[in-house]
Amino acid sequence: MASSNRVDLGGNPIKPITICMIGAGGFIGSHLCEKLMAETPHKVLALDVYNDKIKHLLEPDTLPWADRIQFHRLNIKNDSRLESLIRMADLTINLAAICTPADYNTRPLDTIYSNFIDAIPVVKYCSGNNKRLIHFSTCEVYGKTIGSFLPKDSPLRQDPSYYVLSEDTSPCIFGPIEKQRWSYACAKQLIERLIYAEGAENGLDFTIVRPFNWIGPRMDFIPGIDGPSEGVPRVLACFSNNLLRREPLKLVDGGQSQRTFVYIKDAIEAVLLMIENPSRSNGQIFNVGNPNNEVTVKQLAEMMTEVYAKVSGEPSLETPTIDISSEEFYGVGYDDSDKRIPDMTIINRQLGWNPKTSLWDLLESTLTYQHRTYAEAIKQATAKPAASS
Ligand SMILES: NC(=O)c1ccc[n+]([C@@H]2O[C@H](COP(=O)([O-])OP(=O)(O)OC[C@H]3O[C@@H](n4cnc5c(N)ncnc54)[C@H](O)[C@@H]3O)[C@@H](O)[C@H]2O)c1
Ligand SMILES: O=C(O)[C@H]1O[C@H](OP(=O)(O)OP(=O)(O)OC[C@H]2O[C@@H](n3ccc(=O)[nH]c3=O)[C@H](O)[C@@H]2O)[C@H](O)[C@@H](O)[C@@H]1O
Repeated sequence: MASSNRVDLGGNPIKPITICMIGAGGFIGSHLCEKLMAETPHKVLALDVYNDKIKHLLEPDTLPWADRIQFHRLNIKNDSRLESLIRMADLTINLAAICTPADYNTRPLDTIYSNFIDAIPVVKYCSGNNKRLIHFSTCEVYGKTIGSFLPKDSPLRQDPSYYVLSEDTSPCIFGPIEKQRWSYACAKQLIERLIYAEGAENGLDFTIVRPFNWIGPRMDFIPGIDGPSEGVPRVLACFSNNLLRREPLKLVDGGQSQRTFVYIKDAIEAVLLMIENPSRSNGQIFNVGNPNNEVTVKQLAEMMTEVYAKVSGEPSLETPTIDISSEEFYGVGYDDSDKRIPDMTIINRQLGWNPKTSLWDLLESTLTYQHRTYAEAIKQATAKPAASS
C-alpha cells in the first residue's frame, strides 16, 4: 500500500508528485503504473493510444488508487492536449515509441518519426515549462561492439574494454545507411543529443534511460491472439508463441548474437529510484540491465524450451529449434547488435541499484504467466479450422 513515510536515498521524506507518463499503456508503462499505484502515493496521468495492459489498474473505479490514475487516450503526433498535460505534472516520462526490430527495416519512416520527430514536442514542452523529463532511449544506441570488428580469433575479443558498453566512453557504432535496422538506434541517438543539448543550453532537468533487453509478462503480443497473425514481436514473445503452438523456435542467422536479459520487475525498481531521487538522476544517462544474465539467442531458446516444459508439463519437441536467415525472417536491411553487456558503474554509484533475478527465475515466472494467459486461447484458435471443416 502507498505509505506516507517513505524516504529518498538521502533520508528525506518523499513528497507525492504528479507524473505525465506517455506510452503508459505499453509493456514498461504497465509495470511502472502498477508499481506506482501499489507502493507510492504519486499520481499518474497515463497517456497512450491503447490501455488494454493497464485496464486492471483503471477498472473498477473502486480500486484503492482510483483517484491517483487517469487515462487519456491520445496520439502524441497530433493532440493539442499534450502540452497542458505536461504542464499539469511535475515530471514527464516518455516511453512512446515504435521499438520492435521487425519494424526498423520495413517501416523506417514510421520508426524515425516515432523515435525522433514525435518526441521533439515532448522535450520542448518540458524545457519550455521547466518540467523534469525522464526519456526512454535504448541500449541499441551503442550499436555494435568495437570487438566485433576484430578477427574472430583475436585475444582482444576477451578484453572487456572491447565489448562492455559504458555511457560516457563507448562509441555508437551503426552499420551503413542501407542497413535500415539502424534507423531506430540513430533516431534514439539524435533525440538523446537533443535532450542533452536542451540540458546544456536551456537548463532542462533530464534523465535518459538505456534499457538492456527488459523482459517479463505483458511484453508485446502473441501473433493471432492479441496481435496481428503476421506480426513479429520481440524475441521473448516470438519464442513464447512458438512454444505455445508447439512449433520449433526460429534462430535468426543461427542465434549467435548475445544479449543480457533483465527482469522487468528489477528494472522498474531502478526507474522508481530515478523518479524519487532527482538530484542523483538529473543530467545522467543510465544503462539499466543485468550483466550476469548473458546468453546467446540459441542458449535463450534452449533455456526457454526447458523452462516451458517444466511449467506447462508438456514434453519438448524432438527438434526444438530451426535456423533461419535474417533476410527470410526480417527482410532486406536487417542487421544485428553482436553483444550487449552494460557497464553498471554509473547507476550503482548514483542510485545503488543492482538487478536481483537470474535468467532461469525470470523465465520461470514469465513463462508461467504466458502459459496461464495464452495456452487455452491458442488451443481454441488452432482447433477452430478442424472443427469447421
Ligand atoms: N522493453 C525493453 O527492453 C526496451 C529496451 C530498450 C528501449 N526500450 C524503450 O522503452 C520504451 C517503452 O518500451 P516498451 O517495451 O514498453 O514498448 P511498448 O511498445 O510496449 O510501449 C510503447 C507504448 O507507447 C505507445 N505509443 C507509441 N506511439 C505513441 C503515440 N504516438 N502516442 C501515444 N502513445 C504511443 C504504444 O501504444 C505503446 O503502448 C520505448 O521508448 C522503447 O524504445 C524498451
Ligand atoms: O530490448 C532492448 O534492449 C532493445 O533491443 C531490441 O532489439 P533486439 O534485442 O535485437 O530485439 P529482439 O527482438 O529481442 O531480438 C533479440 C535477438 O533474437 C533474435 N531473434 C528474434 C526473434 C526470433 O524469433 N528469433 C531470433 O533469433 C534477433 O535476431 C536478435 O538477435 C529492440 O530494438 C528494442 O526493444 C530495444 O531497444
